[in-house]
Amino acid sequence: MTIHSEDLQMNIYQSGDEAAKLLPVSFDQWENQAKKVLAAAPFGYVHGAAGAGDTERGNVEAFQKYKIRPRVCCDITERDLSISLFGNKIPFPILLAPIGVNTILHPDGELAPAKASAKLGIPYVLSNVSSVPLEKVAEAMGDSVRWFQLYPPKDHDLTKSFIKRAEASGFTAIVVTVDSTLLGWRETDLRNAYLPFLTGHGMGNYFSDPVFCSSLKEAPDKNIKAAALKALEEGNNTCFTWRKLDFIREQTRLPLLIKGITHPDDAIMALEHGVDGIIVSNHGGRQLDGAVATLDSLPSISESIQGKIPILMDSGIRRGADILKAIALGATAVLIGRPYAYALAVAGETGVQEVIKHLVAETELQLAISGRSSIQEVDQSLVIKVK
Ligand SMILES: Cc1cc2nc3c(=O)[nH]c(=O)nc-3n(C[C@H](O)[C@H](O)[C@H](O)COP(=O)(O)O)c2cc1C
Ligand SMILES: CCCCCCC(=O)C(=O)O
Repeated sequence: MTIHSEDLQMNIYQSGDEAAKLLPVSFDQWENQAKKVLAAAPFGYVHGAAGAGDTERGNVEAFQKYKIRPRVCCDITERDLSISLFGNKIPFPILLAPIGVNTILHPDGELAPAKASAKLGIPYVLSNVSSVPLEKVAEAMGDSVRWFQLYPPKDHDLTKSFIKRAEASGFTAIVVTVDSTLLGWRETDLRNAYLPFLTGHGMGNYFSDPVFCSSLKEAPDKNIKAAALKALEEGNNTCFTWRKLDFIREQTRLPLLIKGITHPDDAIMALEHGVDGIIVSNHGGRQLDGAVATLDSLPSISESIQGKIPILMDSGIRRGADILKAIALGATAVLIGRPYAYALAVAGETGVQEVIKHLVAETELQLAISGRSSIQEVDQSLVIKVK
């Protein structure tokens, strides 16, 4: 999809009295509207963070330490935001992050962001804990680029089964999330006594898996809670080590990415263990409280990887300026999390498309006004650290 940022901007300016009826423009507006349409517990599940919320706040605040230093008198008539990732040309340096349990947000569940990303031409990273099974998501996406995120199960046969199913359904990369072998201390969810998996949300891939189902005493629909507890037990893989990552590496020839890296030494370990890409992430501050912001982690990780494999980044991206700062500090692309989750709750597939279109338009205008015509021209010289 081509997004004409100035046309998009002009259409909104010219909407006159209709403007109030349009979908939100800013992240804050999407968040406020999601709060209105969702019940307190599902809203709290998305909005919440671990502990005191230090990591989540820090992710967002970190962007203020860097300021864009524009160049002027550059020809910015033509602009190009496209990047190349694992052999695919992607129109914008944006992916949809894996976000599970989408049926708590919208009845279409993961089908809505999957279709939106297919229309936009950006990769969709489907969560292991999606409510809709991966085969159905693949069917809705045609040939569009999709990656599968894995919470590495304890059971090796279940691991193999998830990977084989993803390969058979046309997913073109596997993302192993390593920051969540235990669920963080999430006070909002604890106060609401809310864990959506226990009522079957987010269980699409487990409840449809032959290996998983054969490990149960009775079919998942006979005892949803027991089956969900078993799935969570598989995910609570507290003995997951680099050796287990090797096992996953041996199971697939697809590009393998590791998600949840914030330490440069772990980035080097991941490279040595054969990953093809690193996702610098702290899970949007939902796991470890008081942790380093991902933007602050990027420079040292970029330094240690030396361009050998792509580095992607998420956590705290809310605006076009954030995207440019992340790219300036070493990211090839960013993943968007909560912004699209809120948009999904407010307006389903249309909402997801809209929030991404606005982010793209803002990024493109920011790029141009800072004196660059291509995302390839963005490097450290774009920003200065001010505090
Ligand atoms: C409601 C919710 C569910 C999530 N589920 C997953 C998941 O299933 N797998 C995963 O790797 N990350 C998951 N994440 C983390 C996101 O992939 C991403 O790292 C994070 O949302 C980025 O931070 P941001 O929300 O501040 O943009 C989830 C995040 C949220 C908000
Ligand atoms: C063991 C799987 C827990 C997944 C929790 C989903 C998620 O990533 C999040 O809520 O954050």
